[in-house]
Amino acid sequence: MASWSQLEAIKTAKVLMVGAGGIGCELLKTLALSGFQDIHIIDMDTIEVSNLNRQFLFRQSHVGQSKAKVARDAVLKFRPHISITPHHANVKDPEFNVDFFKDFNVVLNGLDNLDARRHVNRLCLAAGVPLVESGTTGFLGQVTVHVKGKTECYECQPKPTPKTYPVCTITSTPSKFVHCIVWAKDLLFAKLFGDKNQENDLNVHPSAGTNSTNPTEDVFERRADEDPEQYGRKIYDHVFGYNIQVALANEETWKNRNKPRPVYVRDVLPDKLIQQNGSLEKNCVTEESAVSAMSSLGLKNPQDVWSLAENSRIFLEALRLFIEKRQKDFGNLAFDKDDQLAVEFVTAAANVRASSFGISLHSLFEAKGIAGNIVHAVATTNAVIAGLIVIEAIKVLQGDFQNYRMTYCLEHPSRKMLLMPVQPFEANKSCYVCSETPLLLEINTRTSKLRDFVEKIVKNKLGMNLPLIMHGSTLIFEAGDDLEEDVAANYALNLDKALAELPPPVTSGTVLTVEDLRQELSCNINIKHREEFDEEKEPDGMVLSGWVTPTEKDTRVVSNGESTSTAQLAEKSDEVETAPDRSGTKRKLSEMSEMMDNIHDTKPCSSLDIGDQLNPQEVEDNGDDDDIVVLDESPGPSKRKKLQ
Ligand SMILES: Nc1ncnc2c1ncn2[C@@H]1O[C@H](COP(=O)(O)OP(=O)(O)OP(=O)(O)O)[C@@H](O)[C@H]1O
Ligand SMILES: [Zn+2]
Repeated sequence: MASWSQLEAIKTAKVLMVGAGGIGCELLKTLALSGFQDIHIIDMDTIEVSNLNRQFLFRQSHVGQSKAKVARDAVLKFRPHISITPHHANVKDPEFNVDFFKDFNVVLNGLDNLDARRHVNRLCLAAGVPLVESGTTGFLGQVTVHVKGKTECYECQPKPTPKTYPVCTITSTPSKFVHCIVWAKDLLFAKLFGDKNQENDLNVHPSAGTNSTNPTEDVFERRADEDPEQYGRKIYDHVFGYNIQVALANEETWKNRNKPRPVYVRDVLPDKLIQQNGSLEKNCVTEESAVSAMSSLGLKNPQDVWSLAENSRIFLEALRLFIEKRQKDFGNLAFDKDDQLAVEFVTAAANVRASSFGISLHSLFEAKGIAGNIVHAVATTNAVIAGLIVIEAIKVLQGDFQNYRMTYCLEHPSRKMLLMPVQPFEANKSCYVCSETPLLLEINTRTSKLRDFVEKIVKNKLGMNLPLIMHGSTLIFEAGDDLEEDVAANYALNLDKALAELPPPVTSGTVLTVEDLRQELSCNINIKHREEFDEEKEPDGMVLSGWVTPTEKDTRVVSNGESTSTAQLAEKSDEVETAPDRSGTKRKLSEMSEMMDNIHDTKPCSSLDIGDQLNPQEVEDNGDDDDIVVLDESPGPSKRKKLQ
């Protein structure tokens, strides 16, 4: 039962909820039933059938409608007198600026991606509004509290990137099906259908099988008059046959490994078979969303494991359908687990590769789960997390700072505890987001282009969306749609220049200022020239450092779409306060460690992303050296302090 002062805080609060998905639906219901009266919701999505099993405010008839609006209507049915304002929009839209955020007493996140979370964190800091952050994956989840000047911000600790693999494992020596999936999705699919300008680690040897007189010809380029099926066969033979044959020539690689077997299409599919069964319904499929190689070939059950021949047929048919029906997508297609044809293509390609490497084949259903990194959501975890968000929000509204807790939902109860609350930590003094600490960037200023710096550092690492880069008083780059033509052309020229060739040159000792005005974030980056980088350990060819990261074993709690690092255990005093009931009990750090699942050492490595989400099953699979979970930044000494 809430106290009078709690009820008062609840009644007068204006709350912003970001995300109306699994957590958001639960949260909105709990907020309304707890007495909150003024709630704004931002969600950019529309309702999909796959949401209905857990996002209980939505029904079949709502499919295709705005989540924010339908969630509002559903809750108003049982709480008609409260005010709920829906915004069917991206939280990164300019209308949700610092002034917009300043209007709220607390912001509650129910998001599923790091990018949006970082953006909200920055706006909350700029607006001085407390943030209650949350995430779930399967049975795991957490709620954390971030109040400027009192606790660490969401970005005080670098977040581990999703599960990654050494490039060589993916390109040359796969040993698990997941390696084949990453190859099919991030290399082959990206090479065929994605942005041609992007770097791609697929070994592209000039092919012997192309019948080309030009040995430097790119096999992946399709000639205008080339029959789609012939093109498919050429790609098939190249990547599953010829490339494997070339790789086999290097005896050293296979000394302690099973040799792969080159697979050529003629050995798997006699010509006749393709003609008979390969393109049965060539002209039947008209609607783009209905394009499916499976239905075209009469394969119905996604849980069946296809034979090598069936996978080969799907491969060729899917490629043909892409060429004939989805030509306009070429060049900017990114893999999407909800794109049936893309999943079919990736499943088939991964299976043919798996067959070549003696790895067992998988069904489309399984392959889709791995490729999309799907961890099935658990509705009860979302409900528990939503309840905890409201509890923390009430404390924040009352300024009950001593009782703020970060709460982690464990997968297995330990000592009868499923929830582990810990005290928040104070801000990391070297956090570039909430302090003004400069960063250090080691980079080869002679070879690295401004474009690499913008993409790999400013956008990927620093999470800026619309960056502006200053060298002293000279603006060397600015992103935006509203730039004058000549200015935009000048920036485009700069992007292709090496740092040392820019006007004015960026060399060792230069300090660059990088800003994102929408996020009201600015930081200085000290540039240090370095000639060489380790390709495996420093795949970006540049190293950003400057804020301090935990060295001790880092407890990883997987969150909704991202994995979240929590170094609560890497704490100076070897004691962590927990509060299963509000009074709080003291526990030894060592005891806490035992309770936590998913504890891993972190090692840097060159990496290929497997996706947005981290799969707990895979996290637990640490018997293989190839499976390395990496932190965004290299681990350093922990300076994390518990709040006093
Ligand atoms: N930048 C953003 N702006 C607004 N809403 C966002 C943004 N990023 C994510 N969201 C919303 O956050 C919600 C997250 O919910 P959830 O994790 O349950 O994902 P989902 O898309 O509903 O389900 P699933 O991904 O499991 O199919 C989604 O409704 C999504 O639209
Ligand atoms: Zn911070």
